Amino acid sequence: MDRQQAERRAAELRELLHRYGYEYYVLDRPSVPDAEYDRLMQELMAIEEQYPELKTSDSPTQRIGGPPLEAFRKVTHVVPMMSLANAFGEGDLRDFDRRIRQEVGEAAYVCELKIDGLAVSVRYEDGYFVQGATRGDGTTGEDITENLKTIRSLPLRLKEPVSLEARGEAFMPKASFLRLNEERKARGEELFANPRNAAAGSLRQLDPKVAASRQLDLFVYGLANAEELGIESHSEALDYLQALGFKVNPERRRCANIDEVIAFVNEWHEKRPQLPYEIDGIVIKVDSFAQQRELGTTAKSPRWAIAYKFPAEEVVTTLIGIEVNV
Ligand SMILES: NC(=O)c1cc2c(=O)c3cc(F)ccc3oc2nc1N
Repeated sequence: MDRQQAERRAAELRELLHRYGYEYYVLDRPSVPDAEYDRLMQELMAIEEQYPELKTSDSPTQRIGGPPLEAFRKVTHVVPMMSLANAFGEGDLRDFDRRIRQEVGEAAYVCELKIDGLAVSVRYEDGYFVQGATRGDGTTGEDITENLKTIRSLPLRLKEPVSLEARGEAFMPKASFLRLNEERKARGEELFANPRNAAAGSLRQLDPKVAASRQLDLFVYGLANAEELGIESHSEALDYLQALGFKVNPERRRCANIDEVIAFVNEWHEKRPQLPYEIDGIVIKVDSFAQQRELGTTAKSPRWAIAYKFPAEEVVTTLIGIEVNV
């Protein structure tokens, strides 16, 4: 194959692999068998091997992970990554709602499952993924771009050529966590205590091939520059992120009042064990960005959101014959 044919075929393969990867990892509805995906990936890797200049920044071959880094660079968050204030009971939620209504009047909320993983920020320029970072201290995080590229549900290129910064939670599904601990137990290695630690440990590896082997996933839950894009509410922002190709948690619900919020909290406290990933509560956000602006933030938390934490149950989980009290 000459260079021109290689260039054309590489572009074709990228399109196919982007589409198949999106169907499989974001929609959870693959249209081709894994073997077909792997065959196309091998073909693209061979072309990039022969013509390295054909490797683009959004090439799906980066899902496999590049060479290990010496260290993580630091990243400054232009929009700080704050942390959520907590609520531990229905009373706290009603207090939150009362304060909101006193300050901005009637307010609709968006409820989301609180994914128990690692908060990350992902930045795109003209639709291409350019940088990803951990929360760090909220202002300065670690550049984990190469590791995040290995998360199959993170789009390397958006469906629109937009520049944005999205926030999300990287996590390890329960099944991946159990399999990883089985492998580590078989190798006599120390086990991870829970999926959150396993996800954080995987993303803090300097060798992206380790992250690539850990089957991590990512739900995106916010836009840092939503108002610049003319979006007026959080629910619109989530729909927009989904339309761009991000994986947004489907279990979100817009609630007209705090009673509906409390119903959502109780519903998911019951249904939590059925989820294929761990959650440690529910995040409640005022939906209107205008009201969010009015409410503002404290030094470390937004005043327009709160995290309801499920009570830590005394659960005895038998992990492959090991009694673990969490
Ligand atoms: N773990 C989560 O599933 C989750 C976490 C956060 C945050 O940490 C968070 C922090 C802020 F300062 C503002 C909004 C947020 O929204 C969030 N939404 C979520 N769904």
